[in-house]
Amino acid sequence: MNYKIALIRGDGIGPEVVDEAVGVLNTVAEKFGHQVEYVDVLLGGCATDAVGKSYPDGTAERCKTCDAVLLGAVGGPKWGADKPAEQRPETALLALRKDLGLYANLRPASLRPAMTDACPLKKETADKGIDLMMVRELTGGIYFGKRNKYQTEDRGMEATDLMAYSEQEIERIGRRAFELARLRRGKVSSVDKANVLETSRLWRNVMHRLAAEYPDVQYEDVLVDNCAMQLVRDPGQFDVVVTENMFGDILSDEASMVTGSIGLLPSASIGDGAPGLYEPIHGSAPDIAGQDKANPIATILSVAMMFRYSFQRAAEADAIERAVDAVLAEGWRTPDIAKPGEKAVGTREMGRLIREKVNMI
Ligand SMILES: NC(=O)c1ccc[n+]([C@@H]2O[C@H](COP(=O)([O-])OP(=O)(O)OC[C@H]3O[C@@H](n4cnc5c(N)ncnc54)[C@H](O)[C@@H]3O)[C@@H](O)[C@H]2O)c1
Ligand SMILES: CC(C)[C@H](C(=O)O)[C@@H](O)C(=O)O
Ligand SMILES: [Mg+2]
Repeated sequence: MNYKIALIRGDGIGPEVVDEAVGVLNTVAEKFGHQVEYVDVLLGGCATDAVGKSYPDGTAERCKTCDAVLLGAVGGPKWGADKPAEQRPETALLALRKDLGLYANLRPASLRPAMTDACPLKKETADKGIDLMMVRELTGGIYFGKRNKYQTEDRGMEATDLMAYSEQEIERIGRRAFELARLRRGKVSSVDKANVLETSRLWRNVMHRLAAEYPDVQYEDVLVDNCAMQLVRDPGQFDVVVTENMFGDILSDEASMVTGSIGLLPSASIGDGAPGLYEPIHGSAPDIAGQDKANPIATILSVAMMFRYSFQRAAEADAIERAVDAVLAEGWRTPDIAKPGEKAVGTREMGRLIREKVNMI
């Protein structure tokens, strides 16, 4: 097959982890006889520096000419909250997701077989295994609601962010979750704050309607604060966790740490048409950028998700996942997953080891 892939390297560790993921992608493509063409797309702080805005004109259109998008990470203190919105990298990422219609963000959090010792939870909890799929609504809610900031008469400045959801937005993400549960262990946990928020009460009503349509899927409501606690108490209880945008953003970072490191967890953002966007769940990690310390596995596993969800190529995805597991099983660790005093390898060496394994499997 021929694949055309948009590459958004981004900022901080973004280019470092994307380089290793592209190396693995090329190795897999060669092994399975695919041709890959790359289109570089500028987005984020690097775009602000180059052209004055983080989301240059025509970015989404360029991505739409491709079969999938691979993104490293964007952001950094240089383009912080004090900058105008059009210069901030995060504005660009949200706009791209919206313009590509990527409403479903799949964030699998699984404790890889060789990583049980990196799980910070009790041994019996780690031994039970962790394999959950967080399904985060990605183009609605408070990250996209109207914002406002104004002077009050007696309380200084005031700011507001609107959280809004329509039934249609909730239903389409809910269906994704139920369909995924059918392919997994058949359980959906819907996370909301229905004891306080009107958006959550609407969310819960729609989810209950869907649950009646999927009687073969076990369904439960979980309040978000309880979910945050359950994720560290007993993450093995979860299969598919579906939730709104902000809760999913926060809970997926939390879920990553119970599997060892945020440097391990990939994601797929998909809509109803091509292209899907694949990116690690972590950010640009300015504290370790340019030091060959970043773990490239989250981005490499995002390539596996690209093969699985955009190209329907399970064999290629399996090859990448097996190569990652084999390298971890041999004890190779980047600094984020190394035990204190244990020798770690750098970003580039981890990428090389995984490419080598892809060729051997
Ligand atoms: N999708 C994205 O592009 C994305 C996601 C999250 C945050 N961000 C942005 O990234 C910037 C930094 O955010 P932050 O520091 O809060 O979160 P972060 O995820 O960048 O980093 C949090 C911590 O995790 C570590 N870490 C992250 N990825 C790692 C990896 N691959 N290997 C080893 N360690 C890793 C970092 O060193 C840091 O200590 C901000 O501008 C934020 O908006 C972007
Ligand atoms: C950078 C930010 C806009 C982004 C988000 O909140 O979606 C990030 O935290 C993520 O998890 O991908
Ligand atoms: Mg996040």
